[in-house]
This record gives sequence, structure tokens and C-alpha cells, in this order.
Amino acid sequence: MEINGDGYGEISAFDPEMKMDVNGGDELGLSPNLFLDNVGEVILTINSDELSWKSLASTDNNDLNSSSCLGIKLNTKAETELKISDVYAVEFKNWGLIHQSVISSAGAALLVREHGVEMYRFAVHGFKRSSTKRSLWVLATYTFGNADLPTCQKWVDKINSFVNKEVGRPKRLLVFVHPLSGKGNGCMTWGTVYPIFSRAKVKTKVIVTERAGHAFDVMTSLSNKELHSYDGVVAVGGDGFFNEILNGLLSSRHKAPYPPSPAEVIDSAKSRGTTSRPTETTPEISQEYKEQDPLLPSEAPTRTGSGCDSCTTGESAPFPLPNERFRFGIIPSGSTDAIVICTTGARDPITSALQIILGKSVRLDIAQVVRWKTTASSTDAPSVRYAASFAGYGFYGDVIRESEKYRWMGPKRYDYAGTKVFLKHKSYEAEIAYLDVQTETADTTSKKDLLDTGIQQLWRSWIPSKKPKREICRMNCQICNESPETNHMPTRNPTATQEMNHGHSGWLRCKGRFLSIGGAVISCRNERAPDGLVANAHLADGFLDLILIKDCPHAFYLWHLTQLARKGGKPLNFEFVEHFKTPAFRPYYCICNRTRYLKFFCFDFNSRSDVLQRDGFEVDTDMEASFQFLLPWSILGQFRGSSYNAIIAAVPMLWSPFMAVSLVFMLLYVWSREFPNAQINIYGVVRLKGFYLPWAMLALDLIFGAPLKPDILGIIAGHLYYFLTVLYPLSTGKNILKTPLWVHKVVVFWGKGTQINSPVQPNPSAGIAFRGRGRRLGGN
Ligand SMILES: Nc1ncnc2c1ncn2[C@@H]1O[C@H](COP(=O)(O)OP(=O)(O)OP(=O)(O)O)[C@@H](O)[C@H]1O
Repeated sequence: MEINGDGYGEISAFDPEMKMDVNGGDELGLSPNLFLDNVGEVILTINSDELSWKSLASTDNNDLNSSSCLGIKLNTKAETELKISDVYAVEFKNWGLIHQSVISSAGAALLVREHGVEMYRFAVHGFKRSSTKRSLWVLATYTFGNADLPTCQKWVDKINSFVNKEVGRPKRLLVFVHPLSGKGNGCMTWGTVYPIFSRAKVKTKVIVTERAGHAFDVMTSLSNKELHSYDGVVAVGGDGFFNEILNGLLSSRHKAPYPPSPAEVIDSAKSRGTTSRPTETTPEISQEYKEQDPLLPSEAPTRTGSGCDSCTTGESAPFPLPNERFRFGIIPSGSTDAIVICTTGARDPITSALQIILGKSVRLDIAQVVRWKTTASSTDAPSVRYAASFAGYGFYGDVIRESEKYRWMGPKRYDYAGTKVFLKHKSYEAEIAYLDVQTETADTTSKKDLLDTGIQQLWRSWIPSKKPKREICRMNCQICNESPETNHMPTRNPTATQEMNHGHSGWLRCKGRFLSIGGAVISCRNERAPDGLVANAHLADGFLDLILIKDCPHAFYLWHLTQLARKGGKPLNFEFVEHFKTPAFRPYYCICNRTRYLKFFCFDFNSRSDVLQRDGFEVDTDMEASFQFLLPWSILGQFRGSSYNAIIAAVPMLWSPFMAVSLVFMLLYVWSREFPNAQINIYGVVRLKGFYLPWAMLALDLIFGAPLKPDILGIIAGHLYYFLTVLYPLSTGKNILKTPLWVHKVVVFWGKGTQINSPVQPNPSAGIAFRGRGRRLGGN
């Protein structure tokens, strides 16, 4: 039953803006004496901020909350107030039972008796923060009753009049449900949260997708009129799905000039005499582009693409959001749900639904990814994508692409695909340009750190106080909170602005051979990577975190990934990992007044251009989707980013139950016995023979305070394996771990493996640690 205030002129005359308490017997005719379910008789009070009540029983007994019986404290502490901003619905419930808890002291036993009295009732729906996890919101309903029907109706009207004054709450939403998302629970997730939307009287138009790209197509084909009729779009699914929807909107409506194509940048650099080609495989930073800003609109040639008319004018038109309140929301139902974790802090559909309904929002940066394709007429054509969480090439992109082949496996596909890609260990030649920012506070693993010697790194690890502080992005992070929701100006938050005021030093280039190139817009925290891909990446600080992972041996890369999976791990503190905080175009690429627009620009792939042209530099679709963990309700999130979680999940060895560290140590040990005289260089500081490598690693873990048990287990396992496969057969002539003949036959049949006399030569730039013994299968 819906009650409106039409019949109660005296109530609508009340000015809800006045912080005046409404209580008993006043001129408004609202009796404050009500019964609260499971509590008893209360005096109810309301003002524009909160609804509060006081138990008459507690008045009688001085303090019900601290009552005791026979010396035993009774835990009767209960809520006594509810903020109006936390109320999402008020319902009249008609005649029914109100339970009254009465604590009886009769006799020696503690008795809690329940009395039920029938009366007219109304329910106030809000939420409580979970006592175990503050970011988790739990539904809370308070049912009040009174024998007088008009009293209940007037209270419902009164509370509603305050609730309706709350700003920013959506009235009509377009909801996309991905039925196969995650473990195939999309529809069930929506079924769980739908009653909350319904109770809050939020109208929803629900579209259950039938195929990949369905939501994208719907978004691009929506007429402006229809889009204007919604207050926002909600994705019930994973990060990839969210990104698909975001891209559907932005690709059809966002207008901004494209950056110059790779060819134009190179031509421009040549004309300035600044072009150089990478001549070595070791990445290096050069300042050759320092004096120019290749992405400035003034230098961008006019062109069309992605249905963007204004791109031809080079104008940076504001992004036309359908209306001021328009938001993007996400209700988690995917495999990793990184965006939700980064924004709400809880991977919980109910928390997300409540935040959407209550109009909570956070702001996010969005990265634009422009992929240049060479057309048949040899001209560069742009393909534009947007990402709110992560965009990557190399390992990350490969995992996502590979995992799509095994979607039928559900979330486990990431494990399988990740392991496959990890073992392939593909690396790419690349040259990357990024806009340098001179800042002292940008990051602990900035370029400055990377140039540090290993001794300095080790020294700093012993003196934590001297270490630059990492501002880890967590729930209610101070830096993220510095972007006030009410601030509609396209300025950076104060911290970011301060950093930007240090000024850019210009465009820098980094070239070499990389296992992975990624840009993170947010930290991409998730359940398997508690600190995220970049712990100090913040939601709307105006920076993109560029992460370059140079080619390195398997074991080191695995070590890096293991650090990602560990809370407090230091995945960026490796010599082969480079991390830069870079803004891109600040004023030129504002999507709207609420977000900033970033460019992640990669160009000039050199000698492997054949490969790169075929593969392209792009954000994998699913990848784009997975990174956004936005608060269910806010922002323009990223657009197709691969969930970092997915990456972590993709390598099962990273899961602690899999004992990843032990596996690394086992491999290291076996290798050290096979190549005892190989020269090893640790952090450019210590040179030692291969035989000592596992022990040196053990010592490092001791220094860094990492647990030693997994390392020692790995060494024991490695020794056992080495003993059984090498030492024992050598002394006795018996090989009890011999590979069965049928395995040899199968391998020969498949034609896998590199033969000793193969014309294919190993990659000279690849690490030598795990080349193996190179035995010819099936040979002598
Ligand atoms: N009905 C559908 N059938 C098949 N694929 C779909 C359908 N609807 C959407 N998709 C595609 O599935 C992709 C992945 O969806 P989603 O992100 O929800 O799941 P996930 O990959 O399990 O989760 P996560 O991205 O968090 O890892 C989306 O990018 C979308 O293009």
C-alpha cells in the first residue's frame, strides 16, 4: 500500500528543512508513542537528519542497554537512531504483530519472553555496517506500530517527506544482467537485489543479455531521448561486462581529438631530428621527446573515427552525459569483481545495491586507449577504447585472450589460461612514450628508484623510516577522498594538483623487450591481490600507473607475480619492473565535469612490427571489462580492462594453497645443481655462482622478513627430485623416476619440443636459467 501525503495538509505544511524535532502531541498531530518491533514502547523523534527513538522501558530502568541480572551483564544494546541519509524506503504494512521483548527478573533464571500485540505497522528500511567488516552493509528494517491508523500513516508521510529531500538518488535505471557472468549467477544476483530496488521505488528496465556485445549494441543504439529518461546504467556482472557497457556509451557519444598516429609522431620527431630507434634490448629511458608534446590537440591532425564528429575539428568538447545525476553502477557477479572491491571495499551485491539506491558515488579516472591500425590504403586508422581500471598488452592481454577460449570452465579458465601463457613466456619488443611528471611524492618505485643501485635498495629495506611512504589506496583513502563528490569542476584533487604543479618535464621514451606493458587507472585490488596491481594508484587522482615488465627469467617473473598475490608484497620493487605515474592530457580530455580523461599511448614498435601489427596494441575486450570495481553506483569506470584479479587468478601457482614460493625454490634448486658454475648477478650488487642462488634467495627472504618455511620446503623437494633423477641413478645405475616410454612416443607424435639438431635457434636475449638440458626426445 502506498501512502502519499495528500490527505494530510497539516503535515505537508511542515518545513522539513527546519531541524526541529517532531514529537508527541504537538501541533502536527503526530503521536510519538509507538511500539518498535522486538524492543517495546518507544518515543519516536524525527528531524531532517535522523530518526531516533528512546525506549520507555530504558527510561523506567534508567538504562536498558546496561541492565544486568544476577550480576550478569545483559547485552541489550540496540540501535536508537537512523540517519535519514541511510533510509532507503518507508512502507506502510497494515495490521499485524509487533513483538515486544521483556526482560523478566522473576525467579533465578534469566527469561526473555516475547509478547506479540497486534496493531497497525510501518517499516523503515535502512542498513547497518557489519560489525566484522565496516565496508559491508547489511539490510536493517525497523518496524513501528500503533493502534491508531492515522498515526502510522502520518509517520510514514513524515519520514518520506524527509527521505524525498535526499539528493542524488536515482528514480529510473537501465539494468543489464549478464546471466553467465562469473559462475553463471547473474540472474540470481539480480533476483537477490531486485526487492531492494522495488522497495525503494526505483523503476528499473532490465535487459538480460543474450550474447557478448549485446549490452554494447544496446548502449550505442539508445536514442538521446531514452537515455535522458534514465538516471543511470547498472551492470549486474563482472568487470568486463561493466566495461562493455561503459564503452557502449562512450564510444558512441564521447568526443575528443585523437592523439597523433605512430607514423605522425615519428615523422614529427624526424623533422625535429629527435627520432631514434632502439638499438639494444635493454629498456632505457630517453628524453628525446622532451621538448614536444605529441598528444597536444594543437598538433593532432584532424581525422574522423568512432563516430566522433568533433574529432575532425580537434576540439575537446565536453562529454554530454544524459543528465547531471547520470551514473554508472555495478553489482558484482563476475569472476573477480575488482572494480567493486576497489570502490565499495566489499564484494557484496547488497552493499552495491544499497549504495546505488542511496545515490552514493565515487569519481574515477578513465583512460582512453587508441589503437592505430594500418588500413589497406596504408593510412593509420584509430580504434578507440576506454578503460577505468586497467589496459594491458603482453602477458595480461594474452591471459585474457587465451582465457576467452575456455569460458565454459567458469572462473577456473583464468587458472588454466594463465598457466599456459606464463609457461610460454612470450616477450615483445616495444617503445613506449609517456608524459613525465616531476614529483617527489609520485611513487616509491619511480624512475628515480629504478636507477638506484641494488645496495641502496637493500639498504632502504633495512631502514623502513627512510623509505618513501606508499600511500596505499584503501577504502576511504585520504587521497581519493580529496576528490569531493560535490566538486564538479574538472580539476585534480589537491594532492594531484600539487603533484602536477611540479610540471611535466616532457615526453620520455622507454624501449626494450617486455613481458608485459600495462596501464592501471585504479589499484585493481581484489581478493587474490590484496594490495592490487599498483597499491598506490588512486581512484581519481588524474594519473595512470604505467607498469613495464622487462624480459626476465621465468623464476623472477613468477617471484614478481607471487609478490602481487601477497598482502604487503612489493611487486614493483624488482629491477626488471618499471613503474611510472603519468598523467596524460589534463584539460584537453575531460570527459565531463566529473572525470578526467587520460591517454595511454604506445607507439613505435620497432623490429617486431610485423608481430605487433598482427596482434595490435590493444586492450583485450575482457580485460577491459574486468578491471572496474566501481562502487556500484558511480562513475565512469574503466572500460574494458582486464581484471588484475583475473591475471592473478590465472596463475594458480600464485595461490597460497598451491605453494608458489616452494615451487620457485624447487626449480631454483634443481637449476642450481644443474648449472653450479653459472654466474649470477643479484640486483647488480652480488655476483655468485649458480650453485648458491637458492641459498642467496633464502637469505634475501630472511632479510625482507618473508616466511622461510615455503623456501625450505621447496629446497627439500628440489633436492629430493635431484637425488632421485641424477644422484641415485649415477651411483646405482637405476632410474626410478624414468619417464615412461609412452610419454616419449606421445611427445614425438605431437611433434613438440626442440630437437638438438633443430634449425630453430633459441632466443639469444632470453634468460638462460631454464633452457633445460636439451635432450633429444626419442634420440640416443
Ligand atoms: N549473454 C552473454 N553470453 C556470453 N557472453 C556475454 C553475455 N553477456 C555479456 N557477455 C560477455 O562476457 C564478458 C565477460 O563478462 P563478465 O565480466 O560479466 O564476466 P567474468 O569475465 O566472469 O567476470 P570478470 O570480468 O569479473 O572476471 C563481457 O565482456 C561480455 O562481453
